[in-house]
Amino acid sequence: MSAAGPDELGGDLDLTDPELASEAELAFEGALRPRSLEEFVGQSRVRGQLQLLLTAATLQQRTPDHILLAGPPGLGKTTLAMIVAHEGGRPLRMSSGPAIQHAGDLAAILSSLVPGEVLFIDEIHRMARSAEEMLYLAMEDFRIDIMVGKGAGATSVPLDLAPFTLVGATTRAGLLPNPLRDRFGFTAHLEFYDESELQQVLTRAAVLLGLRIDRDAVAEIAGRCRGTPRIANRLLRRVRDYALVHPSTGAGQRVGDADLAAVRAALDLYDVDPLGLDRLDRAVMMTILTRFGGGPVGLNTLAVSVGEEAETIEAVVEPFLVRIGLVTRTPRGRVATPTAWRHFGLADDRAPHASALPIDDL
Ligand SMILES: Nc1ncnc2c1ncn2[C@@H]1O[C@H](COP(=O)(O)OP(=O)(O)OP(=O)(O)O)[C@@H](O)[C@H]1O
Repeated sequence: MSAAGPDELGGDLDLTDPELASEAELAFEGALRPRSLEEFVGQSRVRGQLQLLLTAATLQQRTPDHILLAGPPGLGKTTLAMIVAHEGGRPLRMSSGPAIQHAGDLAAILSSLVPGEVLFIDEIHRMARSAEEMLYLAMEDFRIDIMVGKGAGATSVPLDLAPFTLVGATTRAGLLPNPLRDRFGFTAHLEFYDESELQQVLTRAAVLLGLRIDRDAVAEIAGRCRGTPRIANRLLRRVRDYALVHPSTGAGQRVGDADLAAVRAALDLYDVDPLGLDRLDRAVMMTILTRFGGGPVGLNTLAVSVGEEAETIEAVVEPFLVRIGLVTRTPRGRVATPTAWRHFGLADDRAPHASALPIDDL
């Protein structure tokens, strides 16, 4: 029997993949989601900016400006969109870029919005180009032009929309065309959380889950969750499983209480390393270090080498590796830092030909 008990996320699931979310996890996330800006931990600058924008809109009795939330997965973009709606007492409509593949898909959503509604479009950079163009006018004038007929006889019929607030979320702000980016009144760049913020996220989640956990155990999880609340909560859940299946016998401890030993055992079992690196992170690092002698190596070459989409490497893997100082981006490609060589216990025996490798895009 598995030492950590049944895992409703699936056996081969990567616990540190910030993009993954099963049905069970979505329900779990829903239960832990902060409902107000006050409850939302960290990102103090963004919180302050949002608070001002929402309060000003309330005072002026108008819909808040459109908001773009940019940053890696799992940092709270969906949560903030829900808070924008909740704080203003406005209904929320949720959609995503991949679900809007034709202008007609977007027209159907926009034309059915009620006054003041918040429209959340996740992964907005993946929306169809024709829909993007429709959105320009909708965001600016609360109006769209519907094309009726085809060819030379086609005419455009204007349709007025109810005033709404668009909240767009993207992991790739750079992919948004300028005309779309410019129509957002405010762009929030969400940053990875520091360890003290993650400890607050975890402590709050533990209280909501009814889990008693030691302070040093919380700190250990905070150090291994890639600066990402979604991963913090997920690891906490695995720790809870572990503590239940392997109760600690320490003085004063009840079955299910989690201590540092339980955290270490659970995270080691799930192959989460001390820096929080997951399998893909490690594959990317080992490719740069061993196959390309530490780099530089271009994004596409790297993606092909590890068998992953370049977009995933760029949006999910790389920001964290750069943030913790394992990789630097140079004009010639990605380069492993001395810290990376040390972390993986390798000697920097960089081959003289390494810098002559073909560099693709950057
Ligand atoms: N600031 C925060 N404070 C407390 N919990 C948070 C915070 N941000 C995120 N979380 C938790 O992390 C989970 C994931 O957050 P959310 O779904 O908002 O991320 P996201 O950025 O929208 O991710 P994706 O881009 O993958 O959709 C939430 O369910 C919530 O429980």
